[in-house]
Amino acid sequence: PVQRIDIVSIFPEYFAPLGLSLVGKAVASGLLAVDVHDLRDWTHDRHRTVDDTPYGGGAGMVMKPEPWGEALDALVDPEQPPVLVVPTPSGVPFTQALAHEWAHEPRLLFACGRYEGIDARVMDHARTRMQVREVSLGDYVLNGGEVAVLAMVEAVVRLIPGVIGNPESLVEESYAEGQDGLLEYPVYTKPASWRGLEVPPVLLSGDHGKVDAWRREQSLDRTRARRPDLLAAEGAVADAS
Ligand SMILES: COC(=O)COc1cccc(COC(=O)c2cn[nH]c2)c1
Repeated sequence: PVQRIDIVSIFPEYFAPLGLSLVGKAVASGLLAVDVHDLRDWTHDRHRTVDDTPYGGGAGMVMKPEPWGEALDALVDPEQPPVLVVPTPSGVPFTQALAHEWAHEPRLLFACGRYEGIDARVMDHARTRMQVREVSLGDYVLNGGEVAVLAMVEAVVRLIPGVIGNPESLVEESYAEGQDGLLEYPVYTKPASWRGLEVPPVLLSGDHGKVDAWRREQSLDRTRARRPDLLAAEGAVADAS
């Protein structure tokens, strides 16, 4: 499983929350090391410059290759190269399957882009010495990769055996859904009546068969309403309802 995570950013303070909760506990227990680095540590000019204007023109700025190249030189152990993960709107979709895959990697290095992006040659050069994964968290644009890296680190670290007292194996779980690639059903707890709203009686019936049937129906209804794309993939399930 993952033993070491490195993060490179011009806003390292963004990652203070990692010291809390889940990831914090895992680090404290020695399960893994998480080190955050300031990209500007690999600049040499008085202004610690990390960006410049884009070749070919256009608005915005591009992150210079030199600081990134030197940061990777310093952080990548050729004996045990990390998977380099770069959040970007133009990446492949980040999925629970990818989170599982990365949870098995001994080392991960997350690169936080800003501005219009990182000079493309940085990833081209990185590919000569490590696996590079440009991934998207969704079809929207953030100002930088930091928030995306926080999300991905949480998604990966929670899968590491022993981190949240989870079973000692990276059991393959279907991502964020209930059964068969459908969305989770609605959940309830005490009190049975709250502000005039009742818990669905079937859930108080003690009839587990009925409860399971009700939950499946709820998952199907929700998936049809919110994620018809998942049903396309689960055609068989839809027919079986
Ligand atoms: C090669 O990679 C790069 O150059 C990355 O550069 C950037 C530039 C701006 C913002 C980001 C952060 O990612 C997202 O906005 C994002 C990811 N998922 N959905 C939105 C990254």
